[in-house]
Amino acid sequence: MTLEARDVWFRYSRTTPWVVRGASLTVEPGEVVGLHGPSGAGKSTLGRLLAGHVAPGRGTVSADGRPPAPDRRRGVPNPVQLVLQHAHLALDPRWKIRAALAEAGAADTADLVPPTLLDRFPHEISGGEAQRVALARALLTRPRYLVADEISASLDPISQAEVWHLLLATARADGIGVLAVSHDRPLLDAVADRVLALDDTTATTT
Ligand SMILES: Nc1ncnc2c1ncn2[C@@H]1O[C@H](COP(=O)(O)OP(=O)(O)OP(=O)(O)O)[C@@H](O)[C@H]1O
Repeated sequence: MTLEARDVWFRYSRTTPWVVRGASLTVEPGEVVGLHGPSGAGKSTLGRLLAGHVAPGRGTVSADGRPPAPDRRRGVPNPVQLVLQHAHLALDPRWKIRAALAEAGAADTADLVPPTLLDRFPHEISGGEAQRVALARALLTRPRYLVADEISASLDPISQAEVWHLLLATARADGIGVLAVSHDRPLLDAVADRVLALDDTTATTT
């Protein structure tokens, strides 16, 4: 049982350079792994690969032995959820928060989102609140793994702490493996069990 990238290579087109070059990493259930590296090194791309949003050119990605993908026929969501920096972009501006959460199959969201937010539209909530909603939507699908890509980079320190508290408490309670992607090394040292460096020149993780 693991989320695994094994010698993964990826480039956005045949004519452009490889942006992920031989990356290998694992995330165990309940483990929080930090992925650190400079801007443009390929961290977000590796996060997208691990969530199955793009396919490797070479190498393999698997979640508990299978490619990370939803099973649409059986209505099973992707076991690997991806949460990104700009939460407002992930929310449909026409849907109130209650509807956005209901779409994720949410019956009881009180632990994750304050009830006062439920009848508001996305433009009526703050960035920190929007990130809480985006995280809640991902967590309510009961993922095995969650890739958190710079999820608190746009937030003030208090909202940042709240978002990480929510994620870490739920991950620990439910045994969710988390890959925390960030250029903020002190943040990763604070939240992760271990931190991997995605080096700009070798772009190889171990
Ligand atoms: N959709 C895309 N099409 C083409 N190239 C892309 C695309 N997305 C990213 N890239 C390129 O791939 C490389 C890696 O980008 P990526 O976003 O994975 O890096 P990153 O380490 O997450 O950077 P940052 O910390 O700045 O977000 C960069 O050179 C980027 O320009």
